[in-house]
Amino acid sequence: MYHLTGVTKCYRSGRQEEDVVRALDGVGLYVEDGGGLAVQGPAGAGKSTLLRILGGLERPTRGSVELDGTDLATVTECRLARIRAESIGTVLGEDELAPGLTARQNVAGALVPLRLRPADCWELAGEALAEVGLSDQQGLFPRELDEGARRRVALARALVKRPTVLLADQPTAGLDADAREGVADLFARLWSERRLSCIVATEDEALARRAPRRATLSAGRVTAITRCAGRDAGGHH
Ligand SMILES: Nc1ncnc2c1ncn2[C@@H]1O[C@H](COP(=O)(O)OP(=O)(O)OP(=O)(O)O)[C@@H](O)[C@H]1O
Repeated sequence: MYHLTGVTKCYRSGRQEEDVVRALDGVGLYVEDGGGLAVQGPAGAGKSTLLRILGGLERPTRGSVELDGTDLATVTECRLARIRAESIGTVLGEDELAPGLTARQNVAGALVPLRLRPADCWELAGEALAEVGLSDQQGLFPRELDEGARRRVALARALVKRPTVLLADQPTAGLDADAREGVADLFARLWSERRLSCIVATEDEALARRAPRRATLSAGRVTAITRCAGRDAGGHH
């Protein structure tokens, strides 16, 4: 699945050439097929940057980001766009639901780049919404859903294309306790039953605890990787 070596990402932080912030600093990481990961660390540690790089939305300044043998750091833009469309589901908070479309229309719309038959898109959207527990709300518009349900629609939109990996940035942030638990339950199911490789950046301990493995980031470096005890991690590394 993912194999990262020496991933460094620098951003310009001021006007001068030498004003740079090193958001990631030599990150090495291995995530096997079906292996889930919670990425933890304080604000500014580099979690969101790491997810954008894993998602092929940004390229590292240095290092390689292999996804199933293809280095996302160096593939052509065209190939990268295809990998993103087919294999990587993301909920990175950058794209809101379309307010004028129902939940099911929002989810079906995510399949447009894959050029499936409209009837198949509609069918798959219904299945994805069932998977996130929203079958009975699929005809509602985003404003008619509560925040927890909107987050789950966004997850359904990322899951509908059956990606090989799902990346989510702070999926429970700002939710009330019930909604947080609903989203955490969903990830627990994706991790342990579906064996989907979900990589989640989170400061939510209750969510992180349910991941098969956790990585701690601090100032752009991975400082610890731990296997979560207790839960059904199924021998995954
Ligand atoms: N596009 C950018 N331009 C300049 N600096 C950036 C950019 N994106 C991130 N940074 C900087 O890189 C560092 C890591 O940011 P990042 O958002 O990845 O951390 P984070 O762990 O996700 O934190 P948070 O939880 O606050 O989002 C921070 O110092 C941030 O200011």
